[in-house]
Amino acid sequence: MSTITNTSEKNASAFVHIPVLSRELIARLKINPGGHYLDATIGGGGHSRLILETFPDVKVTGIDRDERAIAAAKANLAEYGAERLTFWQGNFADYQPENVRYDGIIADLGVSSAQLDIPDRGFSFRHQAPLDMRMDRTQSLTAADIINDWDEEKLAKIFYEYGEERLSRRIAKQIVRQRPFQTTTELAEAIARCVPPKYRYGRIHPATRVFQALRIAVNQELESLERFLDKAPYWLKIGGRIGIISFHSLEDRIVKHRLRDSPLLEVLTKKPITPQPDEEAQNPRSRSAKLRLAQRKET
Ligand SMILES: C[S@@+](CC[C@H](N)C(=O)[O-])C[C@H]1O[C@@H](n2cnc3c(N)ncnc32)[C@H](O)[C@@H]1O
Repeated sequence: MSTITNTSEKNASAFVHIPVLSRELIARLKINPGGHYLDATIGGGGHSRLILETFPDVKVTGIDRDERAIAAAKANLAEYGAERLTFWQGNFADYQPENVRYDGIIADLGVSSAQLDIPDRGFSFRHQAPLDMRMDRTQSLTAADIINDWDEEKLAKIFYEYGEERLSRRIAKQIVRQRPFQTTTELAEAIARCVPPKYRYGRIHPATRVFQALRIAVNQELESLERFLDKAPYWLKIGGRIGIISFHSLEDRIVKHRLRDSPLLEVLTKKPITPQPDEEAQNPRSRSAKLRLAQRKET
């Protein structure tokens, strides 16, 4: 995730980006100065900008499943022109490159701060909004469908597995008793009531884990990541590198295992790379970031 401050949705070029772990990512990708790179999660274009700016002959293809992110990246990176920068809108798990092998592939997983800050998206319990949470708004499943239609057991399962929420059963029971829910804030209040008062005002809001679980379920984030990592090594040139930044243990586990188990890859990071204290201080959202890299072998 990177910090992207959305000042106005109409003015995409006003997004401000602080890409996470960018020094480490760019250094460890060992960029080929004439190469072609795939940014599988272009977002507002923070990481891609650094690559395009630092290496004037490099080309980038940017993917995002969110049409607003693609619009923001197009506006923010317009100066690099279509010769150097192309886009593909969709789920990176469904991507299939045509007649190209990349010198490197990057992905910076999850949602951007811009998405969290767009009130109508419903990603955050801090804004009152419909329970939506779709990154790709052409998809039909929304968070409201899950909360209002799924049975108690299935809800408890995703809260536990995707949110690592210890009170998953109690919260699921309360939701089923109280539904239907229309908005993020109604749901967050119901969740907070399930939590013993002494935890209600802790460091993180009591709805944080359930909201993470819902977002992962709505966007099928873990399945998409698995499908992407199964295919991506085949899109690399020999010697090309792949770097993935993840933000929670479920994603990191998938990245670690998929990179390690791919017959085409040699892992370059035994332990994940994490942000330096100066980055953490400047950008608190970078704190949970982990970067893993691997290189395409000669096979
Ligand atoms: C953390 S942001 C990336 C920010 C970007 N690196 C930057 O510096 O501006 C993650 C982006 O990935 C997109 N995304 C997440 N999962 C995706 C998927 N399965 N396929 C395509 N895009 C995805 C989100 O819509 C979001 O815009």
